[in-house]
Amino acid sequence: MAKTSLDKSKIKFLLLEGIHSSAVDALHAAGYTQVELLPGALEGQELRARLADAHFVGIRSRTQLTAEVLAHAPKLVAIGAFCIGTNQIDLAAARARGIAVFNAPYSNTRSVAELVLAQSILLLRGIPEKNAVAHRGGWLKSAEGAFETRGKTLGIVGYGAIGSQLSVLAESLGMQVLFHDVVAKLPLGNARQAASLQDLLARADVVSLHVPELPSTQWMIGAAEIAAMKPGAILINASRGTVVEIDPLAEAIRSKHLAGAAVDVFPKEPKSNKDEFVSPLRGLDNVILTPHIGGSTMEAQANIGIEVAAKLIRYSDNGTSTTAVNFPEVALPAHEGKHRLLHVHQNVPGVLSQINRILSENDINIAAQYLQTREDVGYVVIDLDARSSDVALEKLGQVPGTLRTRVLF
Ligand SMILES: NC(=O)c1ccc[n+]([C@@H]2O[C@H](COP(=O)([O-])OP(=O)(O)OC[C@H]3O[C@@H](n4cnc5c(N)ncnc54)[C@H](O)[C@@H]3O)[C@@H](O)[C@H]2O)c1
Ligand SMILES: O=C(O)CC[C@@H](O)C(=O)O
Repeated sequence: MAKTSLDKSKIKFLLLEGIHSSAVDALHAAGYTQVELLPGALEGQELRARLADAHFVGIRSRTQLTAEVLAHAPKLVAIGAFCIGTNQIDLAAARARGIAVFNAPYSNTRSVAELVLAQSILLLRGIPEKNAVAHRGGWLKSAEGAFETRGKTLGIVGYGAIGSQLSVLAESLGMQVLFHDVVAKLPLGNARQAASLQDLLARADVVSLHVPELPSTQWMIGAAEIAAMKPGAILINASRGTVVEIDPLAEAIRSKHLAGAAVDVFPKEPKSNKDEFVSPLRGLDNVILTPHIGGSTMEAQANIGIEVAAKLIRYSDNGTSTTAVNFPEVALPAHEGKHRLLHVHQNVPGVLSQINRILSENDINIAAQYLQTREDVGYVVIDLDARSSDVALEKLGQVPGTLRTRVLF
């Protein structure tokens, strides 16, 4: 059972993967002075050692926070994913340890949508190939296989934040938008829902993927789906590398069944900028290869830094867990002159009554209380008239199923 009741100056933030300095500035402004910012991802023993005394960790898409890694982070209160995807974190394992996970669901949405739109224009014109040929001293002046985006059909798979933003931008260029999602979605503008993924693949000139990494999206675009695409169509993947099978894609480009592709995410990505990028797509002129930078713009990264830091600060300062992606969501307004206690526990019957009994036996009156549960975990924020004594706190920590207690103020 982890117990935290710390002065802000003792709370350690570990920020990896070159998170934008806006996060550091926000944390400093909120009074957190122990902020370590590292440029790259960590793994193995080094990651475990760094996590040993961290209360908060910030990562992007590369650092893998598995159940095994989290087992080496006894003090960890929350994780900030300074990005949209949270597939690099074992969310259930984090929750079971009482660790809340926050992300930035919208800060890089526009950046990804803009990149996909630009790639659609370039690929429909065959520009990557013409550019590559010119760099080799050739001259490919021809209109053959070059098309305007106007009037072309864009098929968007996954009509969430990025997919729907892309839909609006693409329509403003005169594209017709068709989308496929597993959930019923409001079609924006003149977009139309396809009857099925197969229907979309058969009708789209450009297919762009915007689904999260899930067991159900793993290799959802393989040889059969690529074969089902229109001859001369274009495939764009800026979602996750496990969504598209690369070998059939490379083969479809070589055979000219597909006219081009843009791929930003790969089944295996280099661990750092110093490692070699290996892919069967290398050397194919009409394939735009980008190093997982769909959301990497100065605007997006600065906004992500501010957004996720704010969520971590809120959770650290007053226990508010709203917008957590894996954790019970609680927001209890501050009560003047009261003392706040947080209790995270396994979601089993009787925990709350035991907490309240201990408080009552120690003559501590409850001013306000808010409990939420999510799957296997319960989280209660309690405002007390008197600060919980060490004896009461010790007893609260001994309630069976307790994962973590924190006294905030
Ligand atoms: N390349 C990058 O740098 C970059 C940047 C940001 C996000 N991403 C990736 O893009 C993904 C999408 O981001 P978002 O903000 O739009 O997420 P989102 O959650 O808003 O939207 C995802 C959509 O996909 C749908 N979906 C889920 N499973 C599906 C399936 N099997 N078939 C069809 N639709 C399905 C969901 O219902 C949802 O509408 C993220 O999860 C992340 O992995 C990549
Ligand atoms: O910043 C990154 O590492 C990529 C993030 C991107 O894939 C996301 O999920 O937001």
